[in-house]
Amino acid sequence: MYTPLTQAMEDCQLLCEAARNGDVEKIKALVDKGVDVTFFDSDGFTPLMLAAKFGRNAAVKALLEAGAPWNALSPSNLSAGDLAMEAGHQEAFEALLNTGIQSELILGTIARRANESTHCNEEYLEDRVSFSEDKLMDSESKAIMMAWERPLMEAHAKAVCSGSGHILNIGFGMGLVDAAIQKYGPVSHTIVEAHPEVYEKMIRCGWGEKDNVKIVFGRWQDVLSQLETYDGIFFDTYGEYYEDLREFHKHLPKLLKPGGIYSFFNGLCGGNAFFHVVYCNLVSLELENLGYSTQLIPLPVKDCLGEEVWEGVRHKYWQLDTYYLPVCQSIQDSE
Ligand SMILES: C[S@@+](CC[C@H](N)C(=O)[O-])C[C@H]1O[C@@H](n2cnc3c(N)ncnc32)[C@H](O)[C@@H]1O
Repeated sequence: MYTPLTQAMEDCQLLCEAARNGDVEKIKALVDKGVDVTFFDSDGFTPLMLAAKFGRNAAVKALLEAGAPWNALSPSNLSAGDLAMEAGHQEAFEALLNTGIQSELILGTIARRANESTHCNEEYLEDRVSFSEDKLMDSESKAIMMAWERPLMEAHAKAVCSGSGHILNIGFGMGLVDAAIQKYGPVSHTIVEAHPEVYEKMIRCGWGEKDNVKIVFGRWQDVLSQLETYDGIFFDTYGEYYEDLREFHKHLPKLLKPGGIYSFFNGLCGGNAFFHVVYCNLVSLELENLGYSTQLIPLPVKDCLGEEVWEGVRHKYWQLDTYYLPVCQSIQDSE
């Protein structure tokens, strides 16, 4: 029996075919008819993914204009942007990137207006953590910090200590970045840590006895009045969201000295290459609006990240081959 459902399915298949062939007229006609642009074909691809994969630039734009979701994922966790990026279709990639940035900007604004961003990582801070040689875990076996990040932390320390002087680090974790910062002999080294067990471990390990170290126990949000101004600042917390990072950035003008360097752990959307690019662009744009330039330094991480690294870890928070280390400074200073 031929039902309206069969007709709808056929129309969706036609939309996928038109997207794959870059037939913009057909796409527009089907969209005008009300065909579902969010449809997934039997391989798990949306029309937008097919247009992106085959470099059908005009079709990508027409589908985006029709409201096709830029962030839908295929069964192998690839978005339309990943498919365009992998195949080297620059124009399609840029259209998808712009849509991604715009939509995340708008989403952020809506969330802030609705006051949904007033969450806090209270649950994590009240929960137990466990320490081992190569990782620090929360009670749900999610990794808070892992030893494979050591080279990244050393690179972050090098960046924020380039002018030595007074250094601030938010989030101690395994102390990897702090150990690296100490090697640069800063005049002062302030560490903000909010988890009681991590704080106790810092004390047990003698961090409180170092001449140039000042430990501030508490959430950075709650201890801002105890902070001064710094030549280098590094930010790497856990259980927080992009909104918290964004909130911290608003305090940079008060915390960072003229000529100072700021950096943060850039784990934004570390499970998907295209989403990561979207967020690298978004954070750079938002920092620029605050008066800071961002340089993203590529560091290969593939070699230090074998599958065995993730054994016993519930969430693989980083799956990309390259880490982009942000180095931010006041635009006035960099001119
Ligand atoms: C990813 S670890 C930091 C790792 C560190 N960069 C290193 O080199 O080992 C995050 C740390 O931030 C702490 N933290 C989480 N939320 C915080 C907050 N709001 N203020 C200060 N510290 C926080 C966590 O308890 C944890 O120790």
